[in-house]
Amino acid sequence: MGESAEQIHPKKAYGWAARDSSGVLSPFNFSRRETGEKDVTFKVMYCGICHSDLHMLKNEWGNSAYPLVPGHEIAGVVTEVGSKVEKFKVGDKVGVGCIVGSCHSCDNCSKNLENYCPKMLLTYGVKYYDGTITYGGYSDTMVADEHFVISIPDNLPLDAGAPLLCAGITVYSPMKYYGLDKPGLHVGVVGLGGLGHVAVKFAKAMGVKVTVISTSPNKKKEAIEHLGADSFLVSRNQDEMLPAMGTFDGIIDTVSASHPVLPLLGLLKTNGKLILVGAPEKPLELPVFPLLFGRKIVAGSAIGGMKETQEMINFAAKHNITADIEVIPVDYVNTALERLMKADVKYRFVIDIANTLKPTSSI
Ligand SMILES: NC(=O)c1ccc[n+]([C@@H]2O[C@H](COP(=O)([O-])OP(=O)(O)OC[C@H]3O[C@@H](n4cnc5c(N)ncnc54)[C@H](O)[C@@H]3O)[C@@H](O)[C@H]2O)c1
Ligand SMILES: [Zn+2]
Repeated sequence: MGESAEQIHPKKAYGWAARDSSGVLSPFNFSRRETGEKDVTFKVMYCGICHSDLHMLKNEWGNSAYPLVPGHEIAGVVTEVGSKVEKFKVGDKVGVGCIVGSCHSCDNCSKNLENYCPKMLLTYGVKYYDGTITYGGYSDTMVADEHFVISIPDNLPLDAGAPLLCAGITVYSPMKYYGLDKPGLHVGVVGLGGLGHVAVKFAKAMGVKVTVISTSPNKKKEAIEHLGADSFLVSRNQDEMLPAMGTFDGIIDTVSASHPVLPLLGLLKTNGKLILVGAPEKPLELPVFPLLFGRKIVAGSAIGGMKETQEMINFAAKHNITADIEVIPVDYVNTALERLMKADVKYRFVIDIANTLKPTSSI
């Protein structure tokens, strides 16, 4: 008989898990591995709630395994390091995002694109090398190979900095790769949620002119006055959309559900790029003619590699970019997920793990 998860992972841990695709979370006892030679173990202080957690909890992408402990915007303080760890010491502020493993030998890994490694391992809900399932940051502790641990600069708060580990890198990486980070360019942001609001902040810090494109006019005042967007378009309002046609160099689309892309393609200049980062459950309809006439590009992007994630965090610290957060106790998490489903959050829920997650006797 093989070893049980508790034998492989002798360290007791606790968190909140969903047991099925209802996605309802409740207390859960489990275990994590001992700190290996190259591992960093840390006390989780805060964990952001990404919309991907919601997709995964409800098995909307069809690959969820239960019990599922979500959370891939994990920030904390190092409690133990392995003997071969070089970059971290006890007491350091650190974070883990969406990835905890990759092969380190493929073409993608050699280019610091662990996020595109075919053997990339996600922070929760997948089988780790030792055969156990990975558990995310809605839990008291975290252990990860130092390669996948991000150093959080001193001036970046752990609570409002945590969402950058997924939301931040997911919008930063395509802006860099697709050349939308050049001062003076005009970039649109669609979907003003967790990803969208930090996209506005990063784009502004890069010197880009930013327009938020939204279905709801009631986000306008805040997008401009608070987040610093240059302008705002209500996508259903033709009087606003028509004059804006052909004026965007690129658009970052963070929408979490199916939506029409035709109006967005119309907004692009010739050679303009529509970058999809939202991950709707159902396919989008792609009209081809607007792409042909204007040589436009529709592309995608998934999080970022570890080197770029550290670069993004350092850039955020330098430019004082953090997420706008609503800090919640862990026992509010199910209500928070319901509110997230209705886009009722400005702009990211972050769970105060250290102060509110208590050990439990239930399993
Ligand atoms: N590509 C990646 O690597 C990556 C990383 C993180 C998240 N994601 C995905 O990005 C999406 C957004 O994540 P988030 O955490 O910012 O979510 P969020 O819920 O905070 O924001 C989503 C935004 O989309 C808007 N929206 C929802 N349905 C819409 C519709 N039909 N039409 C127009 N707008 C609509 C909401 O009002 C909200 O402002 C999710 O699908 C998530 O899974 C992708
Ligand atoms: Zn995420």
